[in-house]
Amino acid sequence: MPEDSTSIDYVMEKASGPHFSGLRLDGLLSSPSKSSNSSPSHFRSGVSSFSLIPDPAAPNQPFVIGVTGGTASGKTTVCDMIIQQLHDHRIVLVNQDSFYRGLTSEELARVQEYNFDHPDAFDTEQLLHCINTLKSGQPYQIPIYDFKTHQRKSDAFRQVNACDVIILEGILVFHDSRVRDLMNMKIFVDTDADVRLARRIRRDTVERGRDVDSVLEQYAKFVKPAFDDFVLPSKKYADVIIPRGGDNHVAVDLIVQHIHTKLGQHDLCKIYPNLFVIQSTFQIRGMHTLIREKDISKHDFVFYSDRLIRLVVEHGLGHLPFTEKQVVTPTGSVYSGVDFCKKLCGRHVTPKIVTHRSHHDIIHTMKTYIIYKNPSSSVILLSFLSPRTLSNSDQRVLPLSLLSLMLQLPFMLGFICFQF
Ligand SMILES: Nc1ncnc2c1ncn2[C@@H]1O[C@H](COP(=O)(O)OP(=O)(O)O)[C@@H](O)[C@H]1O
Ligand SMILES: Nc1ccn([C@@H]2O[C@H](COP(=O)(O)O)[C@@H](O)[C@H]2O)c(=O)n1
Repeated sequence: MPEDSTSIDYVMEKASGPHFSGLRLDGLLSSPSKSSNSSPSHFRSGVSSFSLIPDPAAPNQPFVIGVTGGTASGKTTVCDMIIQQLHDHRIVLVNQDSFYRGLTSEELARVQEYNFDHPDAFDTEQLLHCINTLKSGQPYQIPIYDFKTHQRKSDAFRQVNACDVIILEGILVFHDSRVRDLMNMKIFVDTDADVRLARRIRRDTVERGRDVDSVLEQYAKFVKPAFDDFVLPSKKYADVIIPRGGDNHVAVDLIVQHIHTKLGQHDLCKIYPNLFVIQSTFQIRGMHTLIREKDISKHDFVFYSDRLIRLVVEHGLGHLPFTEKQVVTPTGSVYSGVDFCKKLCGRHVTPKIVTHRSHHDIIHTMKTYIIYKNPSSSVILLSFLSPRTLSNSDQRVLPLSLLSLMLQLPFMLGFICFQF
């Protein structure tokens, strides 16, 4: 080991190489004296218990939200509102309706006697397969159901791809415990029965090719009894009940906030409490998109990288110590604010471009700022590591390679990275 191996420059240099295997455990495990004596306990547990570290090859599991409620309660409307507000995430809406079984010619001939509100009307095995496939990060071809012909289209599907959030919506999505168990959050849309019937008459006559008499007959014979037997009893499984459906903006806002919090909780944050992940926005994703593009000019790459690192620095500064301070404004009033603790200085480790030829041809650029109270006691490390050509599934490598840096810098109190 070189003489200056404890210096910041040395560890930074060592850690800035490409880390395609996630954690670089080689050096860490062979030199326990370095990490076990001085690291906080959560660092130690991360090193000795490898199973705690997520497998970078495994895709992040999407957050699954189930939305149920009676017919025309506003389920689709609520889902649309959630999707609109979660615009900065990849979301897939799966309608249970898509998994209605197509009717046989005998069933079609006596369609007025068919109960579309009974659990047997759906192909639940196929629905389970769909959600499990999407959860594993694979695309799925969802059937397209036609309410006028009571059949699935034989030659068309809706292809849905890997996503951050799956919303599964339908009258009976809470009925089967296997489907329920796939959900991270369960929402019941609770709307007055009279309102629902009025909406259903209007919708079915306008959009689903029915007449008022047939809607009323079907409602009395099947829809209402099935609501009482299957839908209402499933309300007890809900985590959240939304009265008045889409009119309830407060409830939808609260739900969206909760989902944002859950999605922002990166797996690594649960293991490393001093890892801070910056929430993604369209603007941030836009800049990350630009710097990943193969043909971006060097000028633009440096420009957008600089803008991103500035965000990291600003975020990091928010974690440094402040003290209360009052100032007098030009109008003579007193403003109670805060003042940055003195004796902090920043250090910018020169940006470097590390190229590594692998099957992905990945280029990492790393810029690191270390901010410390004085040269002997570092407070926080802000780092920005931008992978130029990481595919979506590779992106988990990134925070893991940052982690290897954390493990090598046990004096560091905080670490900040972007959400990927
Ligand atoms: N808050 C609302 N006010 C007025 N009409 C609504 C409202 N929510 C939904 N609708 C209408 O009611 C019908 C059923 O709503 P939808 O969201 O599709 O319910 P569901 O998915 O539960 O069947 C649609 O025609 C929709 O436009
Ligand atoms: N061929 C079909 C299939 C289903 N229905 C009715 O649709 C209702 C569920 O859809 P919502 O959007 O209202 O949740 C359900 O109550 C079925 O009666 C149908 O009429 N024809």
